[in-house]
Amino acid sequence: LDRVDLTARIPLVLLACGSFNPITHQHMRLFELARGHMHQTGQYEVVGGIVSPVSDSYGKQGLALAKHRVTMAQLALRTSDWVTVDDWESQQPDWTETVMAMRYRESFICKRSKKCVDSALKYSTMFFNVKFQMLGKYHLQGAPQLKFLCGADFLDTFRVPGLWQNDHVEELVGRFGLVCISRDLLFKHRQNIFLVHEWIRNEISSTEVRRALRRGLSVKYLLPDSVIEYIKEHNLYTTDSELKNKDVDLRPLTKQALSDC
Ligand SMILES: Nc1ncnc2c1ncn2[C@@H]1O[C@H](COP(=O)(O)OP(=O)(O)OP(=O)(O)O)[C@@H](O)[C@H]1O
Ligand SMILES: O=C(O)c1ccc[n+]([C@@H]2O[C@H](COP(=O)([O-])O)[C@@H](O)[C@H]2O)c1
Repeated sequence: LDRVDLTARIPLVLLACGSFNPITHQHMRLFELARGHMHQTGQYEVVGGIVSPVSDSYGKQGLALAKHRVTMAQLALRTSDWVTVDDWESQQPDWTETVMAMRYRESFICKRSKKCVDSALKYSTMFFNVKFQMLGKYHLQGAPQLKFLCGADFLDTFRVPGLWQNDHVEELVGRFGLVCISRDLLFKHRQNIFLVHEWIRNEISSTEVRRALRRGLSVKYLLPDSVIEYIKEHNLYTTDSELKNKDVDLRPLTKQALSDC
């Protein structure tokens, strides 16, 4: 890092939306993989990472209350000095489109960056209220960019009929850009998608973690111990909790259907 000219780099914030039900080590790995990759491009300096758990009204089966999902993410990310949890999306009364969550964060960054444009340390601490890396000694140019971080399975959801609005996919991929942890991909906006090679395959899935918990199997080393303790303490994932939102349509589908009328 010392040998590269950091003044030429674009400061970057990565935002991941999802259920995080519960957060796993793999969710946290996505950020580490993405940061390493973006640094290697020589173009970007990742100054912050944000986990944005979806709101309760998303309607996904087995979705634990947002207050628990947010707390688990906070517990898990205590060990990260650059990724934090943003509960704004989770606190909205209705489900929020991902593009809206990105726009909200972007406007926040823009507003603050007008006041202070001199160092990555300030960006990190003052603009996003996120934890920061030890970047104070490096002076970066310009306001930070925001990109959407996701796993490859997330991209498959773009093809589910009625789930996403086309202009939202266009904006997310075309204007913001994706950092996608994937093995292969072909896409119209590939110049704006940073594909990060998953050099160690890790199939940890929150769904499988919940299934294991219902069966009384150990999930140690799949999640941080602090999250496992929290789940036990609040008895979060049971046969009953998995029935929550069963046969309920996802809010993006009903919302889209309404706007089509
Ligand atoms: N094992 C994994 N490998 C790569 N990316 C992942 C993995 N697990 C989750 N992700 C990514 O993490 C983000 C948040 O995931 P989210 O919590 O919404 O779903 P999930 O982990 O697939 O959970 P569930 O099993 O409950 O559907 C998404 O971008 C998803 O693609
Ligand atoms: O913005 C949209 O139109 C949209 C449509 C479907 C899903 N999403 C988001 O994608 C994420 C999917 O999470 P999950 O757990 O269902 O994989 C979650 O954050 C949703 O808000 C967003």
